Amino acid sequence: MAVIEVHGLRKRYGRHQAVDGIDLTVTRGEVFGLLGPNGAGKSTTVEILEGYRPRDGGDVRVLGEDPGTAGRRWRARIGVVLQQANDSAGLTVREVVRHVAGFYPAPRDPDAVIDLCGLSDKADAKLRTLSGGQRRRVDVALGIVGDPELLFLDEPTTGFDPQARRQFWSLIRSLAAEGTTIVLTSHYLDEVEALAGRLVVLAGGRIVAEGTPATIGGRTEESTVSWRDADGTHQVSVADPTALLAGLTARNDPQLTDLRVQRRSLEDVYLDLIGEAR
Ligand SMILES: Nc1ncnc2c1ncn2[C@@H]1O[C@H](COP(=O)(O)OP(=O)(O)OP(=O)(O)O)[C@@H](O)[C@H]1O
Repeated sequence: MAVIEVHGLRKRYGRHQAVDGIDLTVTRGEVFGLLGPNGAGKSTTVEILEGYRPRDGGDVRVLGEDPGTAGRRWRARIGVVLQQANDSAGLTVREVVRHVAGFYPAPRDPDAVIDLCGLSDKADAKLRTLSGGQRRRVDVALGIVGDPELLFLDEPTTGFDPQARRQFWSLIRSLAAEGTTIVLTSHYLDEVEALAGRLVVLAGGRIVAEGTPATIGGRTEESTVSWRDADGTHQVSVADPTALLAGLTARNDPQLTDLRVQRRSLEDVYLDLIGEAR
């Protein structure tokens, strides 16, 4: 079932066409990645889907409704983690999570959410005393406490330490396994690679590539095989490395070392894609 369906989405700010004809379909339980350089149109697109920004053109359906006209019951089915941190600095973590839970008809247990987000030790701490990464975890807690069917995460792990990022990734995976649909905007390519089942790359308000993290931009079309032997270091790019590998290992050359097969990294592919789009 399509949770998000977008056809021909357009948005202009004055003379600047920020979103220039986007088509998207996101199905239930998917983690869908949105990548693109600064100014690509990601936030504009996501804010239109969240119902926070009007569009100029195109058809948009989110959880079966038009976000431009949908009401409070629709909003309660959506969770949002925005880029900017919340500002209830004088409240404790528990107070703010409980408070926000009160806006939803069927929220998750606030203490369980605090625990899930790795904030149990800080439950009674005032927000102003938290570190940047801890504040960001509170944002995530507030985004999921309403038990949303659809969760928008805009650069969720900015400021997280590596361990907190891994904890967050497992939280996202478990939410997705429970059926929550997740739209993830991130500048961390490893994060998108680890979490997203599908992704699009936006540049200049258009989709320049679409696919899975493993195949996008022709990642699997070419591999680089490198090795070392008595003649020095070798590096060959091939479409299918199988025959070359078989040939190399059949040599039984004791001096053959450092044999490696590498696919292009998501970062290489991404930089090419946005470079071509400029
Ligand atoms: N309220 C606004 N008024 C005028 N121009 C805007 C407004 N919001 C965004 N823009 C412009 O629209 C373009 C797309 O912005 P948007 O915030 O959607 O990009 P983004 O992909 O989310 O970027 P980032 O990665 O920096 O968050 C940019 O050129 C931006 O300057």
